[in-house]
Amino acid sequence: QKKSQVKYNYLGDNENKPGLVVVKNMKIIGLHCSSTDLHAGQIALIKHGSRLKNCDLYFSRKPCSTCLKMIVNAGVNRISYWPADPEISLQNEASNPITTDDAKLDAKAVERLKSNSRARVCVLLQPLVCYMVQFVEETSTKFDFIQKIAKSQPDSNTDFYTACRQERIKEYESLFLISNEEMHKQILMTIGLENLCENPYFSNLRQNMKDLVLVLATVAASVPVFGCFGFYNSEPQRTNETDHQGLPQEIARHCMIQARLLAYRTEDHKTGVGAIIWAEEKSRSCDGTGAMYFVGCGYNAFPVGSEYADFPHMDDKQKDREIRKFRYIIHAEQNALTFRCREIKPDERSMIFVTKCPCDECVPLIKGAGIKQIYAGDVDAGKKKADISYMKFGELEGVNKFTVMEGGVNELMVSQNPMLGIGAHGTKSSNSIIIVGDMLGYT
Ligand SMILES: O=c1ccn([C@H]2C[C@H](O)[C@@H](COP(=O)(O)OP(=O)(O)OP(=O)(O)O)O2)c(=O)[nH]1
Repeated sequence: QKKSQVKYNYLGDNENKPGLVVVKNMKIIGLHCSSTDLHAGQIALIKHGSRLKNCDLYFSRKPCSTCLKMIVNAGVNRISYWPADPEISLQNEASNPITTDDAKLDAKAVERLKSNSRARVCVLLQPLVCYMVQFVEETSTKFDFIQKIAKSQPDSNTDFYTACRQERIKEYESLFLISNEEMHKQILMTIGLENLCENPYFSNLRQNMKDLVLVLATVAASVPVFGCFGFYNSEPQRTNETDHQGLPQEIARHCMIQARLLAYRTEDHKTGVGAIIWAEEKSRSCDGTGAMYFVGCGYNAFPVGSEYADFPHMDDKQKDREIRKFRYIIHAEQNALTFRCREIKPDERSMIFVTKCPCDECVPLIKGAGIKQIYAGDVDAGKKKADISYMKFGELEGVNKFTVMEGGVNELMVSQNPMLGIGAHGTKSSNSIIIVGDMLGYT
């Protein structure tokens, strides 16, 4: 957080960095966060221009009037935001009354823009489904990152995971929750959410916010910082060529967390897989994500528009081959490629992050699409199975492969690119994407 305070100094003491997800026709077309010069809303305007028309925007902080007037003007459909401290902070009232006056004036202007605009400006936060927190907790420890560390540290059980989770929870709570109830109430009143200030609505709101922060911290903890474990190239690196250079570990980890979040949206009741594609522009742009720009994301699901019982859900243990799922399910990588919002350019370093080892159906697709790097979990790697096999990934040449390994000091990747990543979610819109942009901001 200290680092982010330095990074976002331009915002002044009274402003908080926002994250933003842009969704068009239920598909994510942009992931943005503030840069040193611009707010996320301004960046989205520069990037998408009039393509923002009819888009849904998910802000991790209620946007300031400067951003709101432009995005309302562009004709967006809905602006949803996380109901805590807004972009122009209202939190440090006592310490700086002058800036707080400005913040209050800005909140008023935002309300006026809201009431006079066609766009819907709202809070979409809902309670999480029952047992969601427990489910995420259980499945997180099964991720191969945790499993690999646990194997190499047989005595530690998963203590390191618990410690990492606690750390993340603390970090995220301080970023996204307002610990003082009275202050939270005051802020809600000032930003036009008086309706949420009475109990039981107020306590429910706080609980829902807390639960969501807990879920995201838990998912993030499944890709922990531990010793020299990280994403390393399985083949000897030619470090002088940028295409072969890996991302700094913290960014690779960050993008893998995004892929892990996507995996929870799966339509396969047995195995969730998430994939996200980022690329690096040759020239550094204005974006808060540095040279990195979002290309596409997806998770494994049945063809778009199908209903629950349209296709078989059985795996290869089912004797009757006709009612197995594999001929119907669209893989995470396939959805990410299909619904990408940008072209994959041959002269740019493009990279896909997948939570599972890419299968024999997906490996040629990824290579054929011109993606330069694959960051992957290694569940099933090298396995020959009845339906979907995982043999081709190991043999794949011409694409750099980074998997979870314990790296030596000499192998640590030292790319200097100050790239930032922000959170993503599924091709469906979701309440939780409101905060993911900021939550997973590279702090
Ligand atoms: O590169 C890949 C490989 C698989 N999948 C999806 C397809 C399927 O929905 C799920 C699991 O596939 P698989 O058939 O390998 O495993 P399973 O049937 O769920 O379980 P088991 O490992 O017991 O065979 O992962 C992807 O999205 N991308």
